Amino acid sequence: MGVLIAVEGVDGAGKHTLVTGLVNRWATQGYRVATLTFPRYSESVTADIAAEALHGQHGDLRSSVHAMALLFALDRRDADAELRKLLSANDAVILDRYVASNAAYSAARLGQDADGEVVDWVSTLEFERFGLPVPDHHLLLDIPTDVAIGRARSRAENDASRARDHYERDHDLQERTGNVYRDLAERGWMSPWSSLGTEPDPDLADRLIAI
Ligand SMILES: Nc1ncnc2c1ncn2[C@@H]1O[C@H](COP(=O)(O)OP(=O)(O)OP(=O)(O)O)[C@@H](O)[C@H]1O
Ligand SMILES: Cc1cn([C@H]2C[C@H](O)[C@@H](COP(=O)(O)O)O2)c(=O)[nH]c1=O
Repeated sequence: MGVLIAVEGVDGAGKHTLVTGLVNRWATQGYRVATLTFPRYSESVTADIAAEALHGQHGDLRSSVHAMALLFALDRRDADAELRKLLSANDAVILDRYVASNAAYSAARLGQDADGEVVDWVSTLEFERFGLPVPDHHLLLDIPTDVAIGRARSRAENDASRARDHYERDHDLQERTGNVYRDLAERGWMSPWSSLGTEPDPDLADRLIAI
């Protein structure tokens, strides 16, 4: 059974870049590594509905924090069989966002902290009701909000398919989400957490291997 690692952080923190670096590094070393990215746009009806809401449509839906969280959670429930298959066939599965994203963004949107009602609601729904696997480790990319927002903005300028959604444009939301993530990590919510990186670091994946 492979190790399950969830990479977390605000929009533009560098999760995808880190996941890609880790996969390449570990694959070169002979490990079998797989990844899954959430939400699974274009593979999941619920993720696509959430994306529509995030990019401007369905404002009424977006305004319901619990409805949005449920869409993301259903996407993961539908991916459960695939995730378990990947875990049994690989040494490691690296997740680019997972349940902690739902907990952190939902809490931030409601102005709650890691002790708030919605964190408990999300974890009960996803881990207890849906029975999703709990990560063995969380890696939190904890970088200053301004840096993350700047990265997401330049990415959108250079790649039209990565236009910023409503969450990415909301500086306060990103700031609050970063705080909830830190809070979750400090409280050891669900598993051990490692906090990584405050500066731009193209060699982060290499550094991580050395830790
Ligand atoms: N360590 C780094 N130093 C400098 N730039 C970086 C670093 N990591 C990522 N970037 C750049 O920042 C941008 C966002 O990175 P990436 O797409 O990996 O973030 P993300 O956390 O997956 O974002 P999102 O959650 O919004 O999908 C990209 O253009 C990427 O090239
Ligand atoms: C998986 C997941 C995501 N979110 C939020 C976080 C992001 O702002 C958007 C979309 O994610 P992307 O990485 O920009 O594609 O949705 C969430 O609130 N709950 C989740 O479970």
